[in-house]
Amino acid sequence: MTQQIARHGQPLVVDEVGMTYGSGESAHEVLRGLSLRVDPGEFVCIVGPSGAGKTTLLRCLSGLLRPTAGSVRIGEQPVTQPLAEIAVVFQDYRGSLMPWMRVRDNVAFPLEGMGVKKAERLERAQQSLEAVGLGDVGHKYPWQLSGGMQQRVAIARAIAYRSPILLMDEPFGSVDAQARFDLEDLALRLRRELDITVVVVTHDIDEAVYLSDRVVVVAGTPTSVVDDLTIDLGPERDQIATRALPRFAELRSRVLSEIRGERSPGHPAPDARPAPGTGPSASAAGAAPEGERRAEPRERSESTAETVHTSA
Ligand SMILES: Nc1ncnc2c1ncn2[C@@H]1O[C@H](COP(=O)(O)OP(=O)(O)OP(=O)(O)O)[C@@H](O)[C@H]1O
Repeated sequence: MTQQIARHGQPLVVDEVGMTYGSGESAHEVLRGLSLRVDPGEFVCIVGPSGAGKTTLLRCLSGLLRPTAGSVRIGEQPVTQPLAEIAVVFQDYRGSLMPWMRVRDNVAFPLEGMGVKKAERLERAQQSLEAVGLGDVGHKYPWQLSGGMQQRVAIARAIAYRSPILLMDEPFGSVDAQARFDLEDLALRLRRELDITVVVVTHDIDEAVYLSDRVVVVAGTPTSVVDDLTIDLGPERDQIATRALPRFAELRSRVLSEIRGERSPGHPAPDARPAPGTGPSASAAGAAPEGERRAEPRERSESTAETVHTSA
């Protein structure tokens, strides 16, 4: 790894965020009173039922969407538009890579808009591709690569910004199981080697527990934080050994039952860590009424991973 990123040193703070799409009779309140904090260098996954508003939240975190209530900040700096401090990776690499551009140019191109000179753009692109294990494919086109490799290119493009915060929305959902495991381990390695803060939105509970220092569970109607759970599995993770730990099973069961509404947010488990700003009112807002947002756990076809799908 040749690239090193200075840690930003400021937390990402989500303070009582609310988001309502539309207005009047067609208003749809998706998020209400949602608060959380991600400290520099943390790896945090946000999990919740399908349709709960995870992508909406991530778009608010990235500055792509202005919340209708509350605020998002890096330290004291409001995030009201996309910032150089925050890079984003979306799920659909097919839609985000430009097929007519070589891989190297796909990674380098966005840096042009940041005023980075050509020689440095190409150097950063090569470094970033090396960081994701694709140092020798810069001359190829995206469509000449596998799905997993294309998503690595999307990650390389994000880290080429050298942003201290990396946000990823269901980043590994479009690839097969083996590629997914490899990408998960890549994300862990990048966090460690680049010393960045990583926030991943996923509906895959096993993935969240495997990757995270903390799992933030969001649920309810409207959606809020129902748990902020420290993942005490140690800094080193291994796809086989970590997932076989009894503690791993305990943590995934807890998250699953919270998403399914089986654990009342008003009665958290003893080791629950309340999110900043999530007082009793926020918890009440996050309570999933019986029968609502009831998730249907679905087996990941190639593994025993628990995924959650439900209609909003
Ligand atoms: N631009 C928009 N305008 C109106 N409603 C929207 C818009 N974007 C999302 N929604 C609605 O907000 C709700 C939350 O959507 P969102 O995509 O954020 O959820 P999600 O948890 O990411 O879902 P999934 O897990 O299925 O990807 C849904 O009911 C969706 O229809």
